[in-house]
Amino acid sequence: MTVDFTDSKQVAQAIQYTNVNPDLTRADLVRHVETCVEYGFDAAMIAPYWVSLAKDVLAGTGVRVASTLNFPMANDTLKMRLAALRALVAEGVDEFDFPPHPGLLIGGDEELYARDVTEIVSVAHAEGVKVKAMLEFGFLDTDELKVRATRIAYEAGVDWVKQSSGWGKGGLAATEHDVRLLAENIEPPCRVKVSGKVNTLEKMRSLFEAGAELVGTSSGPAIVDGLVGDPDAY
Ligand SMILES: O=C[C@H](O)COP(=O)(O)O
Repeated sequence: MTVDFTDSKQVAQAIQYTNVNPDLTRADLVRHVETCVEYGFDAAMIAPYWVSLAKDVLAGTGVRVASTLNFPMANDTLKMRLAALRALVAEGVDEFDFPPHPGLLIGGDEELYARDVTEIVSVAHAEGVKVKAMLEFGFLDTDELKVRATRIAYEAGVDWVKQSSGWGKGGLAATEHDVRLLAENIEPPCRVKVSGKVNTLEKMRSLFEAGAELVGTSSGPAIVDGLVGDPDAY
């Protein structure tokens, strides 16, 4: 998707407005999803706990509900993750972001790494739900590892690759380099989502020029309003 950055509606459509903080209250959650409707964001990205409530509040608005699986760490077993995925689907989620296990890739257990991603994609797609792989580049020391993570996720059929959740080790701020690396190692229909301290329209634009087509950010309204979001929001 090419975004016209002078058109605030198009900018909003490329934003998944995120708040996955554990201290979010019911009132905060409702305010968050109502803000998504007000701005016309692509999705409200929220914790699994709130998916069902968000679905109710967003019914008929066209704003989708996105959530997370095994977030922010990737330490659950595959069985645990698949059970959680089915539960998330039962709550009504439209799509979710999950981290493949970086330690498997770093330690050379590439087959296990790929198997987990493939299984998760296959169950999600059978349920009609889109999948984004958060590759947590902060844990991967070399571009070679980052490329392998990207290629494996792409070959497993994920809908989106993303360089970081914005929470993992060292992966807090999105860079054009990492976005370009993702974009160069996938083909449509797989696309690039970016996350991590994307808190101004200018930052978003430069990351989209590098190849991103969607952003997960806690600064959605600030970006659209032309303000500077809080760099320490999380
Ligand atoms: O979308 C994922 C992150 O939690 C975004 O947080 P941030 O925009 O405050 O870096």
